[in-house]
Amino acid sequence: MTQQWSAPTADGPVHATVPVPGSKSITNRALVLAAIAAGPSTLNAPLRSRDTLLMAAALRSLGVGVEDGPDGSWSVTPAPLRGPVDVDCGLAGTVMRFLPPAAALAAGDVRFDGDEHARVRPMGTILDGLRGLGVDVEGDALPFTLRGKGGVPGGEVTIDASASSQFVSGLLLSGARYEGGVTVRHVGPPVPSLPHIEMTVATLRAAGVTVTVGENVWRVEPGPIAGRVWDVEPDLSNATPFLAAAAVTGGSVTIPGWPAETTQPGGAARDLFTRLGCEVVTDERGLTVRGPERLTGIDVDLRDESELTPTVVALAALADGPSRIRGVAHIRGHETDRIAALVAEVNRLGGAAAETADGLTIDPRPLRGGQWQAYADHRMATAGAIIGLVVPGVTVDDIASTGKTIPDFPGMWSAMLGAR
Ligand SMILES: O=C(O)C1=C[C@@H](OP(=O)(O)O)[C@@H](O)[C@H](O)C1
Ligand SMILES: C=C(OP(=O)(O)O)C(=O)O
Repeated sequence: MTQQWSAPTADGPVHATVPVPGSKSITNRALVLAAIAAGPSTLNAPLRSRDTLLMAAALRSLGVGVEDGPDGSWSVTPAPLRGPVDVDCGLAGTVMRFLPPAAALAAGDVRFDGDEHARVRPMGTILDGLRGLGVDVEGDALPFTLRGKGGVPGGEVTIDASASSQFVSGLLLSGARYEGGVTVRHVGPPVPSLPHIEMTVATLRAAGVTVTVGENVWRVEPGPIAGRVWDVEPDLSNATPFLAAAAVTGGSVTIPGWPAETTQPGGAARDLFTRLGCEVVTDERGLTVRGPERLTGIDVDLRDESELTPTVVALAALADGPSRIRGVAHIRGHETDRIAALVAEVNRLGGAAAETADGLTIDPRPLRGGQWQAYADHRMATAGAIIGLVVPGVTVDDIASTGKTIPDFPGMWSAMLGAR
């Protein structure tokens, strides 16, 4: 169901403190590890949005206990996984790539499907990887079926993970439960979103798993995964549209609880907002961005933090100088072809954006109101909201798509604007 949304225009500089919900990436890693751990786990401050609710629902249907705590926590009680089960992945890369390697441990069939847009997201690499580890898989994209035998031999696989780091993360996350563990070797153009693989390695190590990392090769030793308490950090990528509100209006926005150290690629926001001309300060209140009089353009390689591309493009479209985003060819396989979508939507509002082989260019032009299409993509929708703050008359065709990773984006956005 889509929902037309008139993006509110800011009537002055936005000044607000905006607590953001938990990290999608950390929540879904912790859920998978907790489900196949040797003992119970608790997730404190997990994200509860479409992507993580789908993961929790899928694990429950496989036999795992995932219970709501009174404080918003999740208590996870592992159990032997069993089919037959139907899993709805929605549009979540973390469900369609992280769950099959775990579900391969199940006794019985597990059938995966998802949204229309999910059916065109790249899956063949990880499904071939699973075949190479001894898993019986029918299909090469959603929908597909795993014929689970209650265990996985494991071993070594060579894959081309240039289309998504999630292929590597997915295989590593469950590898400790495979008889021979898992070794994943990457051969091909550079793997994108490397901080997300570092997050996977750090998460596994925190659960007592032995992981060794070499040049384009990762090894997970077989052994038990410890149950534990996971404290989920705020989602720093989802913080960026709110920080952008300060950047485009010359205001100041603070995100409380910004971690001093993180493997989230959103940690790069500090550097990116500085390069766009903002002042960025971290103190006991959190991370604060103060917007300048005029934003400067940016020439940047976003391969490592590619999920920030829609926010950066929204900012670049409002900047004084030209911008170029490089290193993100693979985001054509994200929730939508984000390069094509961003170029089309910026240009629809009168901008001057153009596709390149691995990203896009944006030249400064005054923008006008009009419809911004989200293509069912949460980050396309939030990019439209950013532009709408300073360009009157922007409507976003599917604001509900933000529910993928933010439970109430429109409410948070109005609260931020009301906080002046
Ligand atoms: O592992 C993860 O949690 C993610 C990895 C990245 O995927 P890609 O490597 O496909 O970019 C990122 O863009 C996505 O939002 C989340
Ligand atoms: C690429 C993204 O999501 P997914 O986890 O579905 O790949 C994203 O959130 O920007």
